[in-house]
Amino acid sequence: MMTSLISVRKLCFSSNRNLLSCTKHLKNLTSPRCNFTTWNKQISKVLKKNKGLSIKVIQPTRGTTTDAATAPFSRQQKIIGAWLFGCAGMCFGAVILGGVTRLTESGLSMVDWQLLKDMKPPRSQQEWEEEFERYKQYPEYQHIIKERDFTLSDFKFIYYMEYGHRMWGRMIGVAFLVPAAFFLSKGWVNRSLKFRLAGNAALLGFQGFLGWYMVKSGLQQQPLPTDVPRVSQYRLAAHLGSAFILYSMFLWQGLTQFIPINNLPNTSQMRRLRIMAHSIKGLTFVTAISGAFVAGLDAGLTYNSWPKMADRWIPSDLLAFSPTWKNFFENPTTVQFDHRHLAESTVLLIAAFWYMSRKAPLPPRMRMAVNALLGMGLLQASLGISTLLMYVPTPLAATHQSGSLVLLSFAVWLTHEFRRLPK
Ligand code: HEM
Repeated sequence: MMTSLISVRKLCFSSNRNLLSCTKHLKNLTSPRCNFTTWNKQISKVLKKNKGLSIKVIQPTRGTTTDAATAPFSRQQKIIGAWLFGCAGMCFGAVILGGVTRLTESGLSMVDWQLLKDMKPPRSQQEWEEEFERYKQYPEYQHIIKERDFTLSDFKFIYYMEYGHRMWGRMIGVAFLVPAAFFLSKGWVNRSLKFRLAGNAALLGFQGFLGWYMVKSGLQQQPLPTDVPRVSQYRLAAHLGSAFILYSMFLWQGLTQFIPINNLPNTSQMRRLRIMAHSIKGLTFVTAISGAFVAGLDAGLTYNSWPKMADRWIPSDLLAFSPTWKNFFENPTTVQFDHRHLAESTVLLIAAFWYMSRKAPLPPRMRMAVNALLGMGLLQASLGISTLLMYVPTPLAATHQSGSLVLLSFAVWLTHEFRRLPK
């Protein structure tokens, strides 16, 4: 039976930052502004003493001024935030390492996948020779490498590249799971972050699976003897896309531990800008995925001119494949055409956003995000054009790939600044 009612006003909702202030009956909750864990402990004590007590949580109306923006973040949140940023940084590293592995044609050097056994590379001369012999059975060696003067030491180089990428992936797993278990055992993680961390763990496992699923496609015999043995562009795009999502999730959750919600006016101008910011993030992601198709098909090695493709705006073989839909994923011309125009649209949208937001009352940190986004958008497009004009040199292509992640980071940051108080 309910004996009395406690009214509590929720001041802040960012995931690990539920600061609460008590408005009635709660003399026992000594501090009016305490962090989530302390508050939880205190409220449990009160509930134990007063059997049947119920609590009503009153949320503030959107857009009203609360002291949430100025409330300090707890030490625990900062530690969790630093850890999440660390995980995001490690994902970033994995993307760069994966890109360089692909660009140095090292990705198919390890011809099987075992969680623990893979961790021990060949040691003796005999083990290396056995591993090299195994590699020689697979299509990449049979159709491409065999023609070259390829020695055991060349094999060691490509093997260590792939080994490094796989070990880095495992290290992300450890760097995520061990601290997560610690924070959970300490009760530092609130309910909403618990769900998010479970999502991260699932995606991390899925990312490893996709990596092997992608490599497997490059180890199979190609249908035609003229086909170049390479991984499926669909699987490459899925592997890259899921890495970008995982990275963005870590980054978003990390930002939430440090950056308070802005108290933005609820005007139509602000709503328009918010929608545009989310569209930029979405379009950047789609452009990046289309870039993975360019990389997967080596489509950067055709039509090495800009802005026209050869001397035409619309190349003659744009829809050469049948059925038509196949062109968008399998025809190098169409795939490159799409990537160019998606990229140009992304940069135009960013420029339009920058222009439209000039007179909006944005806080200084938001203004910084907008400027950074515009600068990076222009730089990324220049990197892409240079990569194309110079026939995809490895250092430039790898920089272009990392640039896409930096651009996505600024878009994530900007949309994070537009975060609303949860209902
Ligand atoms: C918003 C701008 C852009 C973004 C976000 C972006 C993103 C990407 C990504 C993620 C890749 C895949 C890299 C990999 O997996 O190794 C890629 C590849 C590529 N992009 Fe872009 N790109 C942009 C602009 C451009 C532009 C304007 C061009 C040229 C007109 C271009 C040309 C290329 C080429 C040639 C590749 C293939 C490189 C390779 O084979 O490794 N990109 N892009």
